[in-house]
Amino acid sequence: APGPAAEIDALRAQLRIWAHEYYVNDAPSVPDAEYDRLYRRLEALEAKHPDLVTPDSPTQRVIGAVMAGLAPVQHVVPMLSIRTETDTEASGAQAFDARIRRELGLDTGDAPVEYVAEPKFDGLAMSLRYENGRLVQAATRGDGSIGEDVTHNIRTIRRIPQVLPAGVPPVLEVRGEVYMRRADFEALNERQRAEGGKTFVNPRNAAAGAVRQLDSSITAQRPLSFFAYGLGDITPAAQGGPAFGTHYGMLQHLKTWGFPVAEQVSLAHGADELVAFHARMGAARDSLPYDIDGVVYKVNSLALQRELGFVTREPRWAVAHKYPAQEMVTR
Ligand SMILES: NC(=O)n1nc(-c2ccco2)nc1N
Repeated sequence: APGPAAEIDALRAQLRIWAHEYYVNDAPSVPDAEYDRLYRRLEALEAKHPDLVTPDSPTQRVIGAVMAGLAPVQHVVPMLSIRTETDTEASGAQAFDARIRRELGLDTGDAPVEYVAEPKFDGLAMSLRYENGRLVQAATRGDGSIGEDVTHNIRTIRRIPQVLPAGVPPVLEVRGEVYMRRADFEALNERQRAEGGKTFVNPRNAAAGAVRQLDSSITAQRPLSFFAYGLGDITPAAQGGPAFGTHYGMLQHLKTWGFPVAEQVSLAHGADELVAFHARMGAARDSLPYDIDGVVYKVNSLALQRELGFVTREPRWAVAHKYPAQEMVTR
C-alpha cells in the first residue's frame, strides 16, 4: 500500500480538481458527499502525520491563522492604478481610442486598434505570487509599491487556486480583484445583525474588511470571490513560460491555469465596439451578481502596450470608463 505521503498527495490532487469544478466552473462532477468523504480521509491522515501538513493543503483553507500584524510587501512590479476616463458617456470610449491612435501615430485610414474590454469589479486589487506553481504570497495594492501581506486570508478563498498545473513559469505574479458577491454581502449583513456584529455599507467595504483580518478563521466565514485580470510581470516568457502576444491570450492562459476570468471579457475593435461594450455592460449592471463601477479598456497587443508605456505609474494603454455613481439603494 502506498505510504501516507503518497496517499495524502493523491487526495489533495483529487480534492483540488473537484474544488475547481465546484468553485470556479460551478460544475461539480461528484456529489458533495464524495468530496467530503475524501476531505475527511485527508484530515484523518494529516492528524496522524502532522509533519506532512502543508499550508496549501485543502484542509488549511479553513484553519485559523492569527497574525500579530500585516507585514509590508514590496511589489516587484508596481501595482498600476488605472486612469479614469472622466466622461461617463459613450464619447469617453471614443476619446480613449482617439488618444491611443494619436499616440500610435495611426491615421483615419488605418485599421482599428484591437482592445480588450472588461468589467471593472468594485472590490480590492490583489497580487498573488506563485513559485513553482504554489501560492507563496498574496499582497494588497497599498500605495502601489508597498502593500500588505494577506496570504493567510487569501488561502481561505476557494476561487483562488493554491497549486497551479505543471508548465506554469517558475515565478508567476497574478493580479486581480477580490470582491464579494451581492447575495453573499446581504447574507453576511443579516448574520452580522443577528449576532450584533457590525454591518457593512457595501460589498467592497465588506471584502476589504475580510481581507485585512488578522485572524483568517474570521475571513473564512466571509464569502469572498476573485477574478484575475492581469499579470504583475507581463514577460513570463523570460522564464521559459509561454510567450503571450496579447492581453486576451494571457487571460486565456490564466483560465487554463485555474483562475476565474470574467466571462464578459471581450475583444473590441476600434471605438464603436468599445461604445457597444460600455452600453451592454451598463444595461447588464444591475443584473450582475457583483458590483461593477465601470468598464476597463486595454490595448490588446502587449508589444503596443510596451510601446505606449506608462505615465508615471499609470499605463497609457488602459483606461477605466466609469458609470455615474449608483443612487444609494436602501440595503
Ligand atoms: N478593477 C478591475 O476590474 N480591473 N482593474 C484592472 C487593471 C488595473 C490595472 C491594470 O488593469 N483591470 C480590471 N478589470
